Amino acid sequence: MATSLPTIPVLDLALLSDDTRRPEFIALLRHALINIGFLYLKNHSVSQKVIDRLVEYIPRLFDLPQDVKDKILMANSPHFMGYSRLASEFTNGSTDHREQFDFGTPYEVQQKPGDPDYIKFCGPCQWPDEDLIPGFRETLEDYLLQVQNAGYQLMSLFAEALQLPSNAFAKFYDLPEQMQSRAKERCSSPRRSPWRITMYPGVDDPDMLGNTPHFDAGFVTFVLQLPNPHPGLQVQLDGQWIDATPIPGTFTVNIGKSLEYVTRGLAKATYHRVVLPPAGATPRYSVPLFQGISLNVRLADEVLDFPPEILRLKDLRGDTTETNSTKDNEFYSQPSGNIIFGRGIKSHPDIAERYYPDLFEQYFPNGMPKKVNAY
Ligand SMILES: O=C(O)CCC(=O)C(=O)O
Ligand SMILES: [Fe+2]
Repeated sequence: MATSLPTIPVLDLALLSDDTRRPEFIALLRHALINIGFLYLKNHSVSQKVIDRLVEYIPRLFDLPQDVKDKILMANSPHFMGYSRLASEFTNGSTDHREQFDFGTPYEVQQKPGDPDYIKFCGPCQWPDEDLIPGFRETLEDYLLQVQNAGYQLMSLFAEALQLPSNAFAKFYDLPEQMQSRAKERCSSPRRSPWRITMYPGVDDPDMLGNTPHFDAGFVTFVLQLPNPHPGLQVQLDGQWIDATPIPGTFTVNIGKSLEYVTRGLAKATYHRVVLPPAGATPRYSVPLFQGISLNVRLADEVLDFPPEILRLKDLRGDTTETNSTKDNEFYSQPSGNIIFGRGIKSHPDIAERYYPDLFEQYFPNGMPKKVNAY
């Protein structure tokens, strides 16, 4: 039995242009998908120029005066878009020690009376004043479109790795036929790809966490990690916390619970957390993009079929770390919008209290939770 720690594989998309090496790529992708739940994506299609432009903006964004950031507070958005001050978001009931901006894809879905609450999860973003950070919005939107396209390409490769037709996941995105087609941003059915820019400051308490351990809820998350010499993102594998050290020129990609569910647990959602740099160190910055699926889709109706030899790979998985909720049919028989909207409500009780008082009472019967730290 192997005794070394599992590692997060680096998937080099350049191998796809060489037919003789494609099987090698697909085999490693299958391993990453089934056994690890995390991977680095190298030689992806997102332009390095756009990434460099974005990276340059990020410290400037957080360095904007506090009153400028407060003008676009998330607490003022029923759509959970905007700026969150340090330690104002909850994950699994604990506060996260990070400051963040949440943006989303351009939005055109019109809400109608009688729509379910989760439709309100879609809505316009709050942007900082263009004069104060010129070109930022355009750069981010450009970046987003490119990462979304890289996400569709990866989903079709996931399908191939699991011996599904390459467009098997397209229905979850309301995309026609080929996943490789351009992202249909202004789609008719509601979908939300929250896209977050985070800053994790240095602290002198080594037990304080930037992001409480959690699973992501969606299909796939693309994280752009800015280089930082200190540990940040950590992944739980074989019961141990493994550093997902930033690798320049790559995205760190991870699987969420919804993809795990529709693939009958084959794709593995992996527990992860963020630890903080030491006091006085440069903050850690990251840009996670949670690639959204249609809010109307009921995952329980859409579970995919696999050949038995593929399903068997799940049983051969060495890591028996709990991956919970793959059996949770009741949860997944709801529209996916309900699931992610519920997570939004739990993470942002202030928004719930202000805009969704009935849900606030339901989720927080004892009133506004006190800020608590996990460890
Ligand atoms: O900041 C990161 O690197 C990852 C954050 C994360 O896991 C999340 O926001 O879900
Ligand atoms: Fe996460």
